[in-house]
Amino acid sequence: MEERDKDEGPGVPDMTMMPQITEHAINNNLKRRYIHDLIYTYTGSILVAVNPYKELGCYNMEDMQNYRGRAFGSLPPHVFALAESAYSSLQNGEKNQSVVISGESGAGKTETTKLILQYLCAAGGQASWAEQQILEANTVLEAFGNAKTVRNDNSSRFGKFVEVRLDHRGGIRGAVLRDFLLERARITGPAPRETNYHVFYQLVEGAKHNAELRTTLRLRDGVHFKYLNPEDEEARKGRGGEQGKLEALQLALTVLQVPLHMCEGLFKVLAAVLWLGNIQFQDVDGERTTLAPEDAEAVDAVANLLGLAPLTAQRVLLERQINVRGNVTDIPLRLPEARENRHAMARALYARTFAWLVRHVNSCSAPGREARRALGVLDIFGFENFAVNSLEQLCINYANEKLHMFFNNYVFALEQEIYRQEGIKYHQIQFTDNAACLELLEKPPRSLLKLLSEQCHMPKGSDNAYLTNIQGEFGEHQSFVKGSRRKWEEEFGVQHYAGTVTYSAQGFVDKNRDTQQDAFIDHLSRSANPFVRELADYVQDLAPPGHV
Ligand SMILES: Nc1ncnc2c1ncn2[C@@H]1O[C@H](COP(=O)(O)OP(=O)(O)OP(=O)(O)O)[C@@H](O)[C@H]1O
Repeated sequence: MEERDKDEGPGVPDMTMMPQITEHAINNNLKRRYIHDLIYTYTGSILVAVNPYKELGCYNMEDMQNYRGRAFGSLPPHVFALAESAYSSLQNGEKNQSVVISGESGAGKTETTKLILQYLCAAGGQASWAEQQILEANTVLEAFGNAKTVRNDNSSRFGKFVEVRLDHRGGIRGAVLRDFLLERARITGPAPRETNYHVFYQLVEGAKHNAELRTTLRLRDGVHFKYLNPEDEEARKGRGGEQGKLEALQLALTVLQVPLHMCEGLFKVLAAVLWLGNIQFQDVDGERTTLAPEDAEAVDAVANLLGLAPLTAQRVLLERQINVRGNVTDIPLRLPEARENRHAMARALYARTFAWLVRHVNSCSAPGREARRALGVLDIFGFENFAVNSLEQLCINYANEKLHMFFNNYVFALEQEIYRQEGIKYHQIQFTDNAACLELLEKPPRSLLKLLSEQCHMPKGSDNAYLTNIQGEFGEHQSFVKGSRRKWEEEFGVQHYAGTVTYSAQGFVDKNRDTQQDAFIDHLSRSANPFVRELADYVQDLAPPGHV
């Protein structure tokens, strides 16, 4: 089959030139090009990229220079041509530019984003400090925000919009980064065959070869820490290659001007997160919980690493504080509550560390006033449909629905409007309109996400009550899939533009609540670790995923 395809030649570089534009013809053309190692193809001004899963050797300095200053379409399709087109439009004084990168998990979005940023940095002329910072920010964000999933060994578990700012001469003056929806559930329990965030493994591996670091961070081998999914052989496969990664991360943090003592504080927080996962707890009488004898080491490590007094650490692990009109009362936690509370502490620490890093990157690569022109690159997670889909997938697919709507409006509706205004004859193009699905997901006052928020505000809110609500409310909605009656108490489906996805409602309410650790955060603000004190101030942009 492949040989026959090869004989057919490498297809056309711009699919608008094809005599017949059908799904089959498009796929066939992309396949023929792919077989010839031609992974890029245009569709008008859109670049379609097929992941080659191998080094193609077409991204070196010479390739960048080839595309520099050349008009879009004058050379074979390439991601550099797209970057050049956006860059030169900006230099010519046109409007600010955006590159939107979309595709399913593993399609190559993050690699494409990196290539675009590399091109912009090279095109900006002499390598500047700002450019180096933009590239190193990627190293840091990848360590903290990427993980191995069943689809991709280096999957980005957050979305990002990088706005590169340029001065009037086209020189890069800095960048502003916005992050979206870091996947928090992964921190305390990667799914089967998946891993936690890369940085944990890099830290454990780095500490293996650095006795001082191992002692300061109280680190052990990876197999010791439950959050690293140590018993999952499949998850471990494909890992490795961590050697030297910690040094690269430390270098990147230095380029980003994170002071050494803050770096140490940050690593201590990561180690504390790992130790939190190892605390087992023990039931006292069904109403109260205590620490198990084997928890002593973990609790001591958590207290020490977070700069808290041991008794304070124990208190926040075993009790919750409620404040009724100024009177603070300690309520003992039951065993499942204590276990969940400890996970929430770990997630809060990590999410705040991530937010701290993003804010730090922004403050140190701040573009300054004369950098008025902006070139944005959007790289968000692609549409997801796994064997089991949860709230994270619902949020990711919601973001993709919004992007799809934007794409439809921009590419089809606006183009057709231009044709109409210019009196050009054309056939009305039919495209999948996803307005109904977006209405189901977000339209106030009642939508899947609004009803979830409502459920979270109820004292006895539960996943079951949420399911009953949405089935009653949306049973007849064209984008809601009730599924088989047998499963009504467990799941629901949504008909997305890219296909129907079944969501398991288990954990929706807890995940969306992601109870804020008020007393814990209050203690952090008085920590002996200066990095931890700064984490206590991070309240912005930390709303749980389903809060819209
Ligand atoms: N242009 C390319 N050349 C060579 N390999 C590539 C290229 N693009 C992607 N890959 C390979 O595919 C892998 C997955 O790509 P990438 O991480 O960019 O996917 P993604 O679309 O960002 O996925 P996710 O949504 O899971 O983050 C990369 O780690 C790399 O091995």
